[in-house]
Amino acid sequence: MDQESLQPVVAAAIINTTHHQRKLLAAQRSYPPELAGKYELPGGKVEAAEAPLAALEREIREELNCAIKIHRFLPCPNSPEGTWPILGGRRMYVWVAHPLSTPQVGNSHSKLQWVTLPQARALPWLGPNWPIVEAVFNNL
Ligand SMILES: Nc1nc2c([nH]c(=O)n2[C@H]2C[C@H](O)[C@@H](COP(=O)(O)OP(=O)(O)OP(=O)(O)O)O2)c(=O)[nH]1
Repeated sequence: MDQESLQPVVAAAIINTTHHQRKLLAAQRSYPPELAGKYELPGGKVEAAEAPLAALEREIREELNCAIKIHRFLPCPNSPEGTWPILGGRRMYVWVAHPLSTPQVGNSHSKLQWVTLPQARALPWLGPNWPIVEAVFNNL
């Protein structure tokens, strides 16, 4: 495994509190082909020498052209660092956040959807994501 592939991933569970029911932003990946169509939490890989939260703010600006206000860290239970196991043997830091402007579809995604828990349940998430999404709703 090379150094780049060991870089952790950061992601935001962006919650819209203006609706009567709280909704989570589910983002449909547009690439690579094997992941296209699957839903994820927006985010990406931390760059070398970059702080995780700085990486998250950069990724959200790049992918959604919006800013977020971090609400809290969502730790994975049973993980010393609180990181969630994801694809490719990587680990992912997840923060619950609120949008400061409207997220826009960019190159990384083909669709953005605000979803309730039942709506989230019906989406094809990336393989390891469902426990994370469930934890988001359980901790709202
Ligand atoms: N962003 C994100 N990535 C996830 C999630 N779940 C999951 O398994 N992954 C995996 C998919 C990818 O293999 C990896 C993140 O890669 P990425 O393609 O989003 O990273 P990046 O924006 O830095 O992209 P790139 O420049 O390397 O293409 O983590 C998730 O909820 N959000």
